[in-house]
Amino acid sequence: MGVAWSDPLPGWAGPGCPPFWVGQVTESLFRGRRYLEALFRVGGPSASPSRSGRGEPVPRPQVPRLRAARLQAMLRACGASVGPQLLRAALGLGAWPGPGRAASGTRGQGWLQPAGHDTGVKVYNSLTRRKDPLIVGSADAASWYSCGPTVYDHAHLGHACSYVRFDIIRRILTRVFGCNIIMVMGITDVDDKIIKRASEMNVSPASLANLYEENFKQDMAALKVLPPTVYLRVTENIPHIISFIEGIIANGHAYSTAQGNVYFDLRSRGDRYGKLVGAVPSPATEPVDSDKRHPSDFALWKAAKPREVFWASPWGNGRPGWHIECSTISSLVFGSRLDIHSGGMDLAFPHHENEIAQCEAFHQCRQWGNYFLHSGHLHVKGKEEKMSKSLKNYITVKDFLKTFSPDVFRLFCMRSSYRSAVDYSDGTMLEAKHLLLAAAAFIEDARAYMKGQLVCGPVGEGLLWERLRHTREAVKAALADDFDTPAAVDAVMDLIHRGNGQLQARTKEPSGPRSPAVFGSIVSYIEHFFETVGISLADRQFVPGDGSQAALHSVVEELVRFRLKVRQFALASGKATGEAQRQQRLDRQPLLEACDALRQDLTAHGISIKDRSSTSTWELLGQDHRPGS
Ligand SMILES: Nc1ncnc2c1ncn2[C@@H]1O[C@H](COP(=O)(O)OP(=O)(O)OP(=O)(O)O)[C@@H](O)[C@H]1O
Ligand SMILES: [Zn+2]
Repeated sequence: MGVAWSDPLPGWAGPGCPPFWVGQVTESLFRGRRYLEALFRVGGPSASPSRSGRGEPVPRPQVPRLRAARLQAMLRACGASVGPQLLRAALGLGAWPGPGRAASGTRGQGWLQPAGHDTGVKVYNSLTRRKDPLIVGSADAASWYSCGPTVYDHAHLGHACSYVRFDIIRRILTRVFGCNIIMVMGITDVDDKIIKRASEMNVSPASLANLYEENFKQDMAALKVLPPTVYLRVTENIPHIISFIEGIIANGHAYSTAQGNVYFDLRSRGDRYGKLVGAVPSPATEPVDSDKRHPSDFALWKAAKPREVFWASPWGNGRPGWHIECSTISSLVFGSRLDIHSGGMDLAFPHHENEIAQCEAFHQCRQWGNYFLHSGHLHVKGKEEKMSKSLKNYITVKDFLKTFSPDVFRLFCMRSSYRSAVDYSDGTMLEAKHLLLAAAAFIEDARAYMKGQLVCGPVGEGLLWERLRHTREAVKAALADDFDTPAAVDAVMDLIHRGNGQLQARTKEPSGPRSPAVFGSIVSYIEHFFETVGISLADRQFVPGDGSQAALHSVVEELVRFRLKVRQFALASGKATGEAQRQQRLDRQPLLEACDALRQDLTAHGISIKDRSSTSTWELLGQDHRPGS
């Protein structure tokens, strides 16, 4: 459809090619690389003659042989540097023989440690099943492809869990380890489930997909998940998908059939298939009239069925298979090198395994994605199955957020490794909420101490400084160890515990040294830690907004001051002694009760009053910290 295989794809446009949106998200280095790769692909290793769906032979691409000097000049113009491997390859000299390059698809073996910027993080790589140093192409532009949702219904907490966990990792990589990440997410807006649901609801698949895509984006925003750098919809990339399939056919790894289907030829990959999981798609469910050459081959293009949405293609009307969309979209932006690929663990096989096979067949490269990260599933407590739309055992994000805050969900996610399965229950969510409350309460007390409102005995200042230093190191080490967020949270909670231990209120004013600086440092570190992972403790602080909020603030201030006077009057013994004093207390008891009742009543409105030794302080509670939430 309009994109000839012998031309570089528009997405790989180089200097002089028509501008394309992709140029907005990648840098000149990538453009240079891609241009070179497009040229190399055209002149790459020979493709066996293949036949299109209509039986015409697919012409072998003509090979423009580039001279080394011309090639280098072109790359310099693109701002890229030429590696010997790339140069040899482009000149048709073949790859350098190097270590670990055995042509085996046996899982984990032959993984090539990429060159580039070492992030300082060790990450569990599903390709090797071990923790590898995370080395990205460039600290300024680490490439990350995330499989997006199939938009046919509301997002549930299982989806939320996967995307929030990866959002936390993305923030850690960016803010703790200084990596600028380009994240691309594909949106599956055409597939069997969408078509089925649209026909049940009597709407077009496109409107159904639009509706739930919007819903998904809103839910992610409500969960504070940062949007990817760019979303790409499958239906907006059909010409690219067709070109990509044509490339795989031309390289001898796919075939079209008389029925208008295109399949990936699994056997053509030999033992190079199966790098990730090491399994082969099960042929068990194959219908008898299948037009596949081999039962394990999987679809790249599906011929249109009656009354189904379709696009024209060289093989007739049809639509793309599922796996090809991610390979195409990722390659469209990042070319033949992808630093990080993520998704839930259910996607490892066959989806990611097939993505790898397609990309390596298309790019004719030894290794396309360098690190595959898989998140564990969210289960409903006590149930074997993952939370799933199809199993109807789900809680939607919207329903969840009626009861708990996004911060509570984030802390819940952080309390287990992103790779492990995790149980959802109200109990686990309440635990997360209480931890958050404990952190917020400590910050409030530490601030009160700094302001002189909370009066304490002498503080073990040296001990606290030492604890803070230790916590900083422990947190950084935990995050560098495959994003060990549970260990990081434990370290921070331990610091809070020790800080609280030093903030023991005294009723009598002690005269002694005060240590506001160490508490200031601890408060700012803890706030910074939570902010880094997208959790805000600041909504417990009053943030002046428009005039009406400021007025309300003053009213509460007056009210609390008035209550303090009444309370001090009720508690004061004055000159009375003995029986007179007892009677005075009895007489003033209703005033104390009224003060307590007011404090109690105001919590319902999100206002928390704390009576200190000689004063009272107040603050606004965040939405999620209010009674009943
Ligand atoms: N229960 C779950 N726990 C963790 N991640 C999940 C869960 N369910 C889906 N995901 C992840 O959410 C992302 C989007 O999934 P997708 O839209 O394909 O939904 P799905 O797997 O079809 O969901 P469902 O099974 O509910 O129909 C994928 O990365 C998937 O692995
Ligand atoms: Zn995918």
